[in-house]
Amino acid sequence: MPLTIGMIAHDRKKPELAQWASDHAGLIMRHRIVATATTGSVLKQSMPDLEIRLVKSGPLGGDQQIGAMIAQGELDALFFFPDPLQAQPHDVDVKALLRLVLVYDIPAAFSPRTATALAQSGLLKG
Ligand SMILES: O=C(CO)COP(=O)(O)O
Repeated sequence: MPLTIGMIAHDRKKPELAQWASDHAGLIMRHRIVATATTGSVLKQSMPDLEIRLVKSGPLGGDQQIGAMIAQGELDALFFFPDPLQAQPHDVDVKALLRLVLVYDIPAAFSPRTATALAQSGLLKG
């Protein structure tokens, strides 16, 4: 069964998420991907065949849109690579998204190694 998976990265982490996604293309391609706008366009560059539903860019409300999907039971997992060394103008939105991840106990990974661990958990094998 395809899952709905969120993919988001802050600017300096986008290359890491794109690399991780390409390395795990076989798993990722089985699922429905929803991404914030800029992250999604970067993913598309390395994986042109990947179908991605784009929401707004994070600073323009994309994190809140993904959060709303969580609240509505529409997101099965989240891969979010935030930048711990750079302040974000929409920090409150990022916090709100992370809070909903915890409220709804959404399987989530925030770095390449935790993403690999989550992928190896069997969750994405469908
Ligand atoms: O800012 C983001 C997450 O907080 C991501 O937004 P973009 O993918 O549009 O850069």
